[in-house]
Amino acid sequence: MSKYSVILPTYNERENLPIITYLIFEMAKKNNLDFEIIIIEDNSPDGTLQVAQELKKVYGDKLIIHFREKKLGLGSAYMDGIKLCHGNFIVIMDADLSHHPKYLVDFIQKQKTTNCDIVTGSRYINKGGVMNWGFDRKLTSRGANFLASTMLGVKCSDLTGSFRLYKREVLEKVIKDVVSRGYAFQMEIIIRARQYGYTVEEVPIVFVERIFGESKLGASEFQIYLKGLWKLLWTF
Ligand SMILES: Nc1nc2c(ncn2[C@@H]2O[C@H](COP(=O)(O)OP(=O)(O)O[C@H]3O[C@H](CO)[C@@H](O)[C@H](O)[C@@H]3O)[C@@H](O)[C@H]2O)c(=O)[nH]1
Ligand SMILES: [Mg+2]
Repeated sequence: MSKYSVILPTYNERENLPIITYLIFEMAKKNNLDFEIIIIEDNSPDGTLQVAQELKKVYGDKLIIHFREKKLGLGSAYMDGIKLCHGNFIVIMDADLSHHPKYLVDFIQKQKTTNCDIVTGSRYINKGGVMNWGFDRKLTSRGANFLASTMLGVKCSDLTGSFRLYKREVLEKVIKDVVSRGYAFQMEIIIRARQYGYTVEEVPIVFVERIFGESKLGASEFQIYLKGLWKLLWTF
């Protein structure tokens, strides 16, 4: 039987963490799937670690907590998370409920029927979308995707999305080459996967902006993203 490991990076997700954890394990139970969760917690000032420790008392071995002394960025959280996964499939998703666990059933179905290496959730195909984003955030996301796909010449409708399912060995192989550490990580991983000839399938998702807490994608992260894109342009 397949085993699925979900990597959840957290920074100030005290309110969201119990809900996302519950939804993932409920979805797994309902569909008779074997899931574990790996939380990569970067010393959030809001006490996310204490919440994670309480959840550990409920879910035991199915929930792993990896604590890091400071905020080290999304890409590096995934890299550390992979080392702790026991599954033969790895899911990467946000902990703030923007990525609903119900879609994992579609991801798994798609992977099974196509035997693809990566399934990526897309906001920009039929039945996909975003909810509760202002004009500026929509523009940033569309702009980032447009820049990435035209400059790097990669066909993928949602290069900057981060809700994905990977075959474990594929992620392990590709991640070794990845140089981005922040938000550009998602884009780089798809580009490198395509270079290796790995297959990528898309599934529509509706991304719902978080209710609790704040996005960490500020102007400085966007600047880092643009620098990352620039660097990649000269790498490929
Ligand atoms: N451990 C750790 N977690 C982090 C860090 N930065 C962010 N996170 C966690 O990573 C997840 C996503 O962070 P958000 O701050 O909510 O990102 P976003 O603005 O909603 O951006 C989302 O959409 C983008 C595309 O539009 C994606 O590129 C991005 O990866 C993310 O999915 C959340 O679970 C958040 O707690 C960090 O430095 N360390
Ligand atoms: Mg978010």
